[in-house]
Amino acid sequence: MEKIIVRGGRKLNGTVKVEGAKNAVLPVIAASLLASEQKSIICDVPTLSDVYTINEVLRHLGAEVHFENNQVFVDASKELNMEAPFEYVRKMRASVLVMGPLLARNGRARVALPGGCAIGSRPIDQHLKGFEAMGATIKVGNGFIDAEVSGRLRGAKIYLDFPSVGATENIIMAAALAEGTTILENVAKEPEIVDLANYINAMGGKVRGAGTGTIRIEGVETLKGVKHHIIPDRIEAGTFMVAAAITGGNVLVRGAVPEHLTSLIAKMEEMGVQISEEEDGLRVIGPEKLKSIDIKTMPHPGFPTDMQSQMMALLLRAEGTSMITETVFENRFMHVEEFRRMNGDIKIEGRSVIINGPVNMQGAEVAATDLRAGAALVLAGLVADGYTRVTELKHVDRGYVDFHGKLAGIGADIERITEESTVKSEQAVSDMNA
Ligand SMILES: CC(=O)N[C@H]1[C@@H](OP(=O)(O)OP(=O)(O)OC[C@H]2O[C@@H](n3ccc(=O)[nH]c3=O)[C@H](O)[C@@H]2O)O[C@H](CO)[C@@H](O)[C@@H]1O
Ligand SMILES: C=C(OP(=O)(O)O)C(=O)O
Repeated sequence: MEKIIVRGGRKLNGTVKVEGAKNAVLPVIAASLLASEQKSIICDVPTLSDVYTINEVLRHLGAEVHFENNQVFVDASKELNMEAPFEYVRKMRASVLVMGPLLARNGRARVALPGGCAIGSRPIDQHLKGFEAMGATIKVGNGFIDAEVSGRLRGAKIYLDFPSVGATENIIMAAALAEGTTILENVAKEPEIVDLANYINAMGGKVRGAGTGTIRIEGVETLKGVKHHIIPDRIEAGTFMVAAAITGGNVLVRGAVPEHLTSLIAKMEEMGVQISEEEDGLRVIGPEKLKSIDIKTMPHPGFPTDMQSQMMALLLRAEGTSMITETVFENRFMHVEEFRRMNGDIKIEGRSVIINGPVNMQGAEVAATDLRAGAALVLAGLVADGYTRVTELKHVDRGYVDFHGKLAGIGADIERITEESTVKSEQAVSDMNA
C-alpha cells in the first residue's frame, strides 16, 4: 500500500505550476470521437489515471490513441465500436461522456450503468432525457444503457432540471452532429463547458452561448480533428491556494486563472487571506489568524463542490464557528470522519457541517475517501502536530499530478512511500522520538 506522509509545521514558499484541467480534458478527449476526418491533438494534458482510463475507453471503441509529452493524439476516423464496458465506467464515471459522441457518430451506444460512488448516487437521467428528446430510444437492463436512433439524432429544445455538468457536455456533443438546432436550457456554466464548446467549434461545429444558461447548437454533417490546448485546472490551483493559506505561506500559483476562481478568491479573502493577480498566476499569502466564514456549494459561478473538503481543512484552522452547506452532492462529507481522527471539531447537520475552530490538528493515519478529500487531508497534515499518513492514494492520483512532489517543491515536509518503506520510516520516527 502506498501512503503520503506529511509532517506539519512548515510555511510554504515559492512557485507551483498548475496542470491542464482534468474536468476539461475528459470531455474533450471524448469529443474527439466526433472527428471522422483528420487526427485530433490535445495539448497540456495532465498525466492522471483518469486520462489513461478515458484513453483506454477510446481504444476499446476502435480509436487510435497515443499519449506522450502531455499531448494526446486521437485518430477516430475508422468505424467505431459502440460499447463502453463496466471495467472502465467503474473506474471513472466520466466514461459515460462517450455516449453522446457514439450516438451522434454511430446511431448506437451501449454504456455500462455507472452505479453510485462515495460522494452520492449520481444518476444520469438528465443525459438520457436529452438523448431521448433528440429521437433516441433508451433501454436500461443487465447493468447497461442501450441507446439507439434510426438515422441521425434530431435537434430539440431541452430543459435540464439541474445544471448538470456531464449532461450539458454529453448533450452538446450529441447535438453537434444532429440534424437541425438544439436549444439547451438551464445548462451548466463551468469553464470546462466553455473549453468543450471552443474545441467543438474549432472542429467545425456550431455551439453558441457556452458559459451562459442557454446553449444553442446547430448540428453539422461532419467534424474534423484539430489541435486544442486544455485550460488550466482551477481545482488543482485552488488546492494549492489553500495549501499556501493554511500554512501562513507565500506562494505563486502559476497558471491559475482569476476569472475561473472568483468564488474561491472571494471566500478566502473573507477569511483574511491576501490574494493578488500577477502576470502568470495568483499570489497567495496566508495571514497569522484566519477568520471563520460560511460557504454553500453551488453550480458555477457559485462555490465549487470540488473545493469543499479543502476549504473544510482551512476552516478547521479559523477562529470561531463556520458552516459549510453542500447542495450539489447529497453525500460529500465522508472526509469529516477522517478530519475527526485528526482532532477536528465538526458536526454534521443534514446537508451542512458546523466547524468549531481553531483546532490543533493532530497527525494520524487517515484514508482518502475521494480525490478532493485525499488532497484536503494532506492540507490538514501540513499544519498538524507530528506525522499524518494518507492512504487510498488511487483517488488522489485521479486528480493530482505529483501532488506530494509539488508540495515538497514549495517547502512541505512530505514524501510518498510504499508499505515496506513505511515500516522503515516509522522506525526512523520512533528512533528520533526515543
Ligand atoms: C469529470 C467531471 O467534470 N466531474 C465534475 C462534474 O461531475 P458530474 O458531471 O458528474 O456532475 P453533475 O453536474 O452532473 O452533477 C451534479 C448533481 O446533479 C445530479 N445529477 C446529474 C446528472 C443527472 O443526469 N441527474 C442528476 O441528478 C448529480 O447526482 C449531482 O448531485 O461536475 C461536478 C459538479 O460540479 C464536479 O463535482 C465533478 O468534479
Ligand atoms: C468529483 C470529481 O470528479 P469525478 O466527477 O470525475 O468523480 C472531482 O473532480 O472532484
